[in-house]
Amino acid sequence: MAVYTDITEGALRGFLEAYDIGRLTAYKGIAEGVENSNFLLHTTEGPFILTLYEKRVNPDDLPFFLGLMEHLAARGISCPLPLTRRDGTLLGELAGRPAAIITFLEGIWLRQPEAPHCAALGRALAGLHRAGEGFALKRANALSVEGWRPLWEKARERADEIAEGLRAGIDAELAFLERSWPKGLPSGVIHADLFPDNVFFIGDALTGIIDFYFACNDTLAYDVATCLNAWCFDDKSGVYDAAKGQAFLAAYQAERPLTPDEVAALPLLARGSALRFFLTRAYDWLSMPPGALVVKKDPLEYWRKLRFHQTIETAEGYGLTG
Ligand SMILES: Nc1ncnc2c1ncn2[C@@H]1O[C@H](COP(=O)(O)OP(=O)(O)OP(=O)(O)O)[C@@H](O)[C@H]1O
Ligand SMILES: N[C@@H](CCO)C(=O)O
Repeated sequence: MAVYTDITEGALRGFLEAYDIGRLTAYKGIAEGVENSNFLLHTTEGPFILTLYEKRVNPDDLPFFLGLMEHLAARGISCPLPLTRRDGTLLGELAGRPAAIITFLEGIWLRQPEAPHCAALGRALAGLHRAGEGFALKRANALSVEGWRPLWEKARERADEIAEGLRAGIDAELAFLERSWPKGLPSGVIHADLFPDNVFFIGDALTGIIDFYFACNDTLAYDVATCLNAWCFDDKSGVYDAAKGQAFLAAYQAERPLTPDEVAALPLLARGSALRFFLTRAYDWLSMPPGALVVKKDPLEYWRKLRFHQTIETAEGYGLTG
């Protein structure tokens, strides 16, 4: 679940006075998500999402995230729109946390996406990359290659508590990626956390993308690699699913063809992205107090994916041809 900060009805009603969204009729905490505290609000104007920004969000980054949603929505991307307060700002404070209200998107996220959903994702990701062009604010990716070692240092000593041999395995992988990380690939605004739980569908139609709180400026193909990891492995067997990968990559390329350099870099980017999610999961795994009301995500899932990518030499290994 993710309600780290609870709110009282009185404080919420006070907070809502800054908005023009009708009268509150009901609200409840949302169990899903691991980063921020989210509440579903019902007012006489309809449903809305209230987010209280927690530990991993730097308040200085909020204008980037909220401004990006406005920029993308204005360019036809179906994503939440932050609501403007009566004083013209997008951000307030509730229970001591920065807080914003965003529009509610219809749809559900898919526990087991299939190849047609991966194709819809590919189209949407390319559309997002295009729509991000021209967004004026900039934000570096704090969880790219320079950010991995500091994170690893916090988990390294105890890594073998997660699985024996991890410390040596990650030491070697991190050193390799630091030496070989590709530079100079096409860059722009990336989502950076486009997992199935951040993409809504109604039937087979993709209806929206949420959770822009890791978005940043980075290598566009890094987002492609993150989606290969998060969408194109079989949940049960843990094996790479080439049909899903092909569907995703072909649909992405139909909207935004990858350059030869991006194609060549894909195995490295996939290793790096797998390491990034391994590291945040390992850190959370080791630092979460016992009994915390959060479903921990398995770091080993991403270690297994990383080891798969270590065996891939060219993007043909993902089923990409031509
Ligand atoms: N705009 C929205 N419309 C409808 N539901 C939403 C919206 N934003 C968030 N939700 C609901 O809240 C849940 C958590 O939201 P979100 O993924 O933004 O949280 P998070 O804590 O930042 O999560 P994550 O762990 O994915 O980083 C979503 O799975 C969804 O159920
Ligand atoms: N999508 C992330 C969690 C949210 O940042 C993960 O699965 O590790």
